[in-house]
Amino acid sequence: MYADNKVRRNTVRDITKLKGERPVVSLTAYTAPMAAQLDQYVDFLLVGDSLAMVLYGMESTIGVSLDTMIEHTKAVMRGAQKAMVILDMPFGSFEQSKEQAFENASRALRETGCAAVKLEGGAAMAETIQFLVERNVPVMAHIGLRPQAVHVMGGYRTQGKNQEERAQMIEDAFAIQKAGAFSVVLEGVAEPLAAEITEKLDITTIGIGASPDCDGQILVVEDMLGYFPSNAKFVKRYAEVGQVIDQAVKQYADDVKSRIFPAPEHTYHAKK
Ligand SMILES: Nc1nc(=O)c2c([nH]1)NC[C@@H]1CN(c3ccc(C(=O)N[C@@H](CCC(=O)O)C(=O)O)cc3)CN21
Ligand SMILES: CC(C)C(=O)C(=O)O
Ligand SMILES: [Mg+2]
Repeated sequence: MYADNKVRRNTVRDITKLKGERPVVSLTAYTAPMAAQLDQYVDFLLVGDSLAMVLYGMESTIGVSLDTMIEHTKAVMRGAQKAMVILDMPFGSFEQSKEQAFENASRALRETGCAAVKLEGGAAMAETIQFLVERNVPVMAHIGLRPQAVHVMGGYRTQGKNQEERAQMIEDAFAIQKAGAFSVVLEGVAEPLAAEITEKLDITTIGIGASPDCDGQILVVEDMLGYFPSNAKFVKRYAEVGQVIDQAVKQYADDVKSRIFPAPEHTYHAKK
């Protein structure tokens, strides 16, 4: 507002305008330094509840609290200047009622300064989505493979493989759009369903394991950097950061044991 040198942050409008223009680029981020590093390359950053597994070593995303999501979103907002930032509403923070969802989503926007929330669910969450959007909370929905439904699904299973699942997903997609969501994540969706949904919807589809035919793509950044042991087929490992860290730490351990580190240039000296 005051400084001339402040970078303008992407808005929901900037993201939705891209449909039909060029694919939307996005990644997850949980921390300030990672957000700062990704900022120049992405349109938006998602503070995903996947941080439960990636950062905290939990078995699923079920155990992460809204308080934790808010602290990480604050960190990402400090690190990124240009990317729009979206907070992923955690399990239990929005499903009970539309009032509960507004209470928690409005708190997320108020306390972090982020521009939108994401929540898992299709037609079953349409009323909630409409309630939030009417009250000025922009919503990204998330259908297909919904990790918060892991105990109902009995694992992480690709969706849209049979006609019943396909019909349900198309119904979900239209319900979300009608409710006013500006975008929807399609996760773990077998071809060619995401192409059909992307073509039929006016809102922006963001794919993860949902084919190249979506309006944009997202990945968990630690997965594509080779810093989380994911076996999911949709992950392309663009780097092997885990191996880089392993080599560095092994060298450090060897250097300490052999007194090569610290060298004179790492050592303080008293005046002569
Ligand atoms: N680091 C990380 N990356 C993610 O993408 C991610 C998380 N964590 N945590 C929450 C969920 C869990 N996710 C997952 C986890 C595993 C598979 C997986 O192994 N899928 C099988 C499909 C098997 C089937 O279709 O039956 C695969 O082979 O890809 C998929 C999504 C996506 N989300
Ligand atoms: C992978 C994305 C879509 C997500 O929901 C997460 O990181 O939690
Ligand atoms: Mg998530």
